[in-house]
Amino acid sequence: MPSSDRSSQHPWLGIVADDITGATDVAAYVTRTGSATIQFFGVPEGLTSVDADCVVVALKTRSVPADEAVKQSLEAARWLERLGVEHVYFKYCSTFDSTPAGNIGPVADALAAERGASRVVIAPSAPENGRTVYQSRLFVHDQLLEESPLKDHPLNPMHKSDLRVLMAEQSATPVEAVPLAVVAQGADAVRRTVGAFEGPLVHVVADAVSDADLDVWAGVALEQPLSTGSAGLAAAMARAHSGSSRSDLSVPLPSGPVGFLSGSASAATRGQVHHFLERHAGLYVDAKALATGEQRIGDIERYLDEALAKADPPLVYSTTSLHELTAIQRDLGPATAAHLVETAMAETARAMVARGIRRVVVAGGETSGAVVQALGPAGIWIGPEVAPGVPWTVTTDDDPIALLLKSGNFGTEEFFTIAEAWA
Ligand SMILES: Nc1ncnc2c1ncn2[C@@H]1O[C@H](COP(=O)(O)OP(=O)(O)O)[C@@H](O)[C@H]1O
Ligand SMILES: O=C(O)[C@@H](O)C(=O)COP(=O)(O)O
Repeated sequence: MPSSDRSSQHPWLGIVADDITGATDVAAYVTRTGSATIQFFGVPEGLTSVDADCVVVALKTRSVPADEAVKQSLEAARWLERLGVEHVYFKYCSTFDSTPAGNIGPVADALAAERGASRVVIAPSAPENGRTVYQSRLFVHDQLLEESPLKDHPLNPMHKSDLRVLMAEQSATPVEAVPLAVVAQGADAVRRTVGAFEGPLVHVVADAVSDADLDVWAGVALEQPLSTGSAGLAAAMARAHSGSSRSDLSVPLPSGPVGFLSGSASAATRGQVHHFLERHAGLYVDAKALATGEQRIGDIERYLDEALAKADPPLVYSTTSLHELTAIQRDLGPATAAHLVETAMAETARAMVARGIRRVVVAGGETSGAVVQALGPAGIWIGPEVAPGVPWTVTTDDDPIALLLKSGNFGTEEFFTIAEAWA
């Protein structure tokens, strides 16, 4: 574990992430570059030093009111500053999940003021996951953001793709752009273009369609005390910064049975659950039955006992067709339905751990939030990736548990099967 290789260094990179699976995504990308990375859920009160190269604070601020997102993000940034980080990175979704009210613009502005930044790079590009920015337009694979499945997102449907327009809706700060043709000429050309922008504070939209483009941006971004984007630019900055001085970055996973929880409503997860159910028996969490008391945690516990007795990996899931989900949400209301399911998932996670499960796989950002809250780890070390942006993590507690927190959209159909077979 990285913690065994102690040195007196303090972390150079501090990341404020606006959701939990987004945080493990960026943490994975940075870890890949050879940087020891630790992630906390919220600000760990009382902790005054951390032995890692990069510290990630995972918040749940993507869809809360903008003033609350600003408050929590500032608290996280100030704590990271007290740890001595040189650079603060604001991580948001590579599909720019936000609304005209925020929260990307307001948080970027507040952090810029806190850090004394004058040019704030806006870089959602994550080429490995098919997110690229060209002529300031964000693409998801071969589709403009506004034509991609994100146009139907339940919380923040994305109906525009031009990042200058999206930022201008959320922030009064002037916004400028650096086109790919300039990026292709290298960091000095980008520096000259950015240097010509006028005003004390400017948001700078970064065209980038490859990791090489992000490497150009990293050189420029690191000259400021703050930058923003998805996992792509953070990884490029970590590549640009000198590597870890730690000799051992391995994060061994505790052994023991693996348990699966899926509360994700994303298309990718539907395929993964289906693939798993062709091989093993799962238990469907039925929000309507939870509401009437026809399904209780006792039923889930019985299923867990039966599966473990047969040495079969348990899967407790609410993932269902869009048609069924819409019907449930119509009957119960989306918030009540989600609360019932998330409570059941949290209780199931506790029941799994109480039964000796030491590897817990969770699909869905909100679901991961509920599970992490229930298990209450102090922090997690970032280990090997099962899919791009989805790393195994190990809690920093005395009796460690491995958590695999998967963003709904990430991973191939075999994701659960690969995780199950992980050595
Ligand atoms: N069958 C279901 N009935 C009601 N709510 C559900 C159901 N399945 C998922 N949900 C809710 O939908 C939300 C899914 O969000 P999340 O966990 O972030 O995954 P994703 O973003 O991949 O869909 C959660 O709040 C979850 O509790
Ligand atoms: O940047 C990304 O795409 C991800 O890290 C991310 O933030 C995904 O969000 P969820 O789909 O809500 O997990």
